[in-house]
Amino acid sequence: MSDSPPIVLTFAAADPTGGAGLQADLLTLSSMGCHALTVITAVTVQDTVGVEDVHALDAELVAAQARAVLEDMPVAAFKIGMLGSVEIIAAIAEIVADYPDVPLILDPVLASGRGDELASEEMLEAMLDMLIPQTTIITPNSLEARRLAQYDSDEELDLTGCARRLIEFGCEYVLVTGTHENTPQVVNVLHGQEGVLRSDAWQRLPGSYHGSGCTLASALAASIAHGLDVTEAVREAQEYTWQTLKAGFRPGMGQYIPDRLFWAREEEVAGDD
Ligand SMILES: Nc1ncnc2c1ncn2[C@@H]1O[C@H](COP(=O)(O)OP(=O)(O)OP(=O)(O)O)[C@@H](O)[C@H]1O
Ligand SMILES: Cc1ncc(CO)c(N)n1
Repeated sequence: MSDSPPIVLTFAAADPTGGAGLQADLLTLSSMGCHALTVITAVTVQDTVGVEDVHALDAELVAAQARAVLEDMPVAAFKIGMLGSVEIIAAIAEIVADYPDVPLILDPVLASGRGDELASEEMLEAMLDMLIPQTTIITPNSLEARRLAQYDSDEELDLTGCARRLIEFGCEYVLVTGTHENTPQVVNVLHGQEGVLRSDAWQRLPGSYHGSGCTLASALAASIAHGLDVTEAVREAQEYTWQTLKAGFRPGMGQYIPDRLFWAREEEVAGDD
């Protein structure tokens, strides 16, 4: 029998396209050599174009899934994606509080690629109050960073100011992604207590990708679960994500889907020669 790989528990919503949410997390974590515990928060009705409906589960059912596996297995990291309701946020906040030494990676899912709202104002406030203070690293895109940091405030902040504000709210690190900024390259910036820790520029790929944010945050959770420190994990996660996007495919009428198993297909091709 072989040793267990590092275990990551993801709280996420199901996406029937297989491109984002729980399915993205499971593929990414497995591809990066981790075992994923998958706690479902909500079921979505969506395709690669947009989200039609979201059905949040009862918070008690979400908590019961998590408690069952946490009593059975040790986890090396928590990853949180789409949450579904304020009650679910409160239930998850209570559970992760029992594991203060386990790193927590928070992907604040506020909207779909098309802009469909995936978190209400009340949920945003609950995330700020209950989850961000327990977060090791949060991975907002620039739009999410502005919405979270300027919540309930008239102040206009630049992205560095937004990251600083999120750190004031209690998380340790903030990785702001620059996909939605009007820049030739995609620039992602990691902020810590001392300021900017690293800034990485990536060739901007044509097209829009379904579940790129889920891939990045899961890859980060996997890298941290493997024992990398946060700055190295951020580099590793971006590299992996960019490769999955480069190998992405467009199976439907909307966004591309990142290929989290790009390396396996490369090996297949090499093996065919
Ligand atoms: N067109 C692109 N070219 C290069 N890198 C990209 C592109 N789109 C996304 N990325 C990379 O993917 C990662 C996650 O992207 P981003 O934060 O924009 O996701 P998101 O807006 O949360 O997406 P989603 O809602 O699909 O999960 C970042 O590392 C970013 O650099
Ligand atoms: C389930 C789910 N989680 C996250 C996102 C954000 O990409 C999505 N579209 N669907």
